[in-house]
Amino acid sequence: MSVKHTELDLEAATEQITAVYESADVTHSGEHATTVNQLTDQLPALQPRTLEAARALLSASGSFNVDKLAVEEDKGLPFGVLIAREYSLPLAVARWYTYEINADRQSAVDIDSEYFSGDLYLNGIEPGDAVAIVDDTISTGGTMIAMIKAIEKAGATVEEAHCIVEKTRKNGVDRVAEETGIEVTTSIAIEIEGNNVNVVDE
Ligand SMILES: O=P(O)(O)OC[C@H]1O[C@H](OP(=O)(O)OP(=O)(O)O)[C@H](O)[C@@H]1O
Ligand SMILES: Nc1ncnc2[nH]cnc12
Repeated sequence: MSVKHTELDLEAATEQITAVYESADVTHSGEHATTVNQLTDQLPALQPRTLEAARALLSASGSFNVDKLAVEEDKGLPFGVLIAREYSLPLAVARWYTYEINADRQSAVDIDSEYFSGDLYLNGIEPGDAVAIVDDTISTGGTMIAMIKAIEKAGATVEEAHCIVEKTRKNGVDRVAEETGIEVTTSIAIEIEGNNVNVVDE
């Protein structure tokens, strides 16, 4: 039985994360525009109130009435730790590198995300587990699709998936729904215009 405790109200949490994005720097590389900010890059340092706002938004997004929580390293990890602690869930972390042992080879799935194509390794998921996924951002949806594939490959099921921020123009939420049937929730929607980040209504 999971117990929710939200210390920050959701409006204040939304305002906090909105302020982070509205003052974020944007860096352009090829076709990619990346928002550099304290929430996803610890630049400037991630403030406790921002961490608490992120936790509150993720926590309110689902029931987390599951056996296990899954995140990807490294940007999903700070928030995964908070949600795992809040709901007393074991935490499985997907990594971009292999330990070259059998378990790792079996846990590999293809990933094709905004910034990376290759393999993703998710260990620690057992057959029959009911799993929730949390992450900081959804863009193309490639990371979320790889996470879902890895969990299903392990014989487990994805019950819920939540991201704090959605880069709406990349249509990741729709792509994940089409390819996996999983509806990813998001709390903040952003669009990048030149060197500005606009927080838009969902
Ligand atoms: O929807 P997508 O196109 O997959 O993009 C979203 C992913 O991109 C970021 O991770 P990043 O690739 O920067 O990896 P990191 O967390 O290891 O830094 C973010 O943390 C998401 O996991
Ligand atoms: N922090 C970030 N900013 C912009 N696009 C992203 N895609 C994935 N992470 C991102």
